[in-house]
Amino acid sequence: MSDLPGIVVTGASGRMGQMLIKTVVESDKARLVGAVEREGHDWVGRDVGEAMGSVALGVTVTDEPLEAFSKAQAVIDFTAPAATLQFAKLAAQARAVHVIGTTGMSDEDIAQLEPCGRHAVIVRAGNMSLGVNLLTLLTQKVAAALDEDFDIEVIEYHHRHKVDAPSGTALMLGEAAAAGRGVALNDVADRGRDGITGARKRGDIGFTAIRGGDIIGEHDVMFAADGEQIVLRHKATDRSLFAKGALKAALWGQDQKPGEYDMLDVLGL
Ligand SMILES: NC(=O)C1=CN([C@@H]2O[C@H](COP(=O)(O)OP(=O)(O)OC[C@H]3O[C@@H](n4cnc5c(N)ncnc54)[C@H](O)[C@@H]3O)[C@@H](O)[C@H]2O)C=CC1
Ligand SMILES: O=C(O)C1=N[C@H](C(=O)O)C[C@H](O)C1
Repeated sequence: MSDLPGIVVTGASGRMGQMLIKTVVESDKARLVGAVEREGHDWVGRDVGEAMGSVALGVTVTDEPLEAFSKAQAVIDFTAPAATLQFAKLAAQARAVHVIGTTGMSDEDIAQLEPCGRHAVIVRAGNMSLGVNLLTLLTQKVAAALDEDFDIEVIEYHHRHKVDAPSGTALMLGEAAAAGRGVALNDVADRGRDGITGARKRGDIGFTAIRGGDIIGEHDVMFAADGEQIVLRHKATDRSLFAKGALKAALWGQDQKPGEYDMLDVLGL
């Protein structure tokens, strides 16, 4: 039995689930000890490597998360808000680090994580990449340096399968811009324009979501004034970026006290 931290991946058959399994299996710092899918999914009961169309990995996909979590040091979870809330309680019960990449969680959902963070480490971020987390700091800095003559617009581009908007990353960038301006995002966010909307309100932070094809994830933060525009951009070209960030968070979490953290904590930014 190896001493390497054991990792469970939830949403094993998903776009990110499969990328996470590959990343954990290829890592020499962790080992895959579990793969969870929802009840009734046709991967349940199968070897996860074979289900992915590759070699057997000796890990059977299960729909019993607590049993899997109790054998693990960390759970990496890129699924859906309702599932993530259930997993947070179970990870806390198992005292396993819970890395949450799931987006589309409401403020009420996020508040429900608080009691879980009293028992276990939670690392949650709408984007696990170094580039995006650095971009949040740049966005905050630029927003703080410019006044409201510069209209702030966040534009995000994703594949046709994405179910939530604005993306978790867009909201992180919006939060950073609002923090730079010293305002609360909820007071200034303009999240959907359609019809006779009236002129843009000074100080608003606008969001636009593009959905199409296989775009992995692109984000622009535009500062538009009369006569000039500044655009800060991040473009993801490979999902492994997010999986590597999530694994880094799972390993970092092993040495932390229970509580809620984000990727800025993990990356030391
Ligand atoms: N934070 C980050 O860096 C990133 C976050 N994401 C987010 O990760 C989430 C998943 O994205 P994708 O993999 O593209 O979606 P997907 O739809 O391909 O995969 C989601 C998986 O979760 C499974 N699932 C749903 N409910 C479940 C339950 N109760 N128990 C077990 N499994 C369950 C589904 O069966 C599916 O396999 C989304 O919220 C997305 O926005 C995606 C990429 C990067
Ligand atoms: O659903 C996705 O694919 C992605 N989701 C995250 C988000 O909502 O920002 C991160 C990344 O952009 C890919």
